[in-house]
Amino acid sequence: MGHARCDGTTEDGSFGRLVNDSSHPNCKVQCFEEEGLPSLYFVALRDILPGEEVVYNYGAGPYPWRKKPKAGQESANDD
Ligand SMILES: C[S@@+](CC[C@H](N)C(=O)[O-])C[C@H]1O[C@@H](n2cnc3c(N)ncnc32)[C@H](O)[C@@H]1O
Repeated sequence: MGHARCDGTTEDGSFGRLVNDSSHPNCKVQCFEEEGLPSLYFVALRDILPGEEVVYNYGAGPYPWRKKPKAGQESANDD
């Protein structure tokens, strides 16, 4: 399957749209064809512990939350 884009604006009852970005991901997104349609799945890259946040790498940014905090700022995060 080649490159595909996904419309994340339609609510489908799944939790995939709640997964945050991280440069230290514990899963990746993979596209499989299911009944002739592309379906996105989160595939674990390692064991994920109970209570641990599931995160994947959104890919090339820029994303504001990846900015390093400037000296004296505490709210920004690097992940
Ligand atoms: C697919 S949604 C992820 C779920 C979202 N956090 C929520 O509660 O609905 C993508 C949005 O989540 C936020 N987000 C994703 N990863 C983040 C991170 N590492 N730090 C802060 N915000 C993040 C951004 O606002 C982004 O536009």
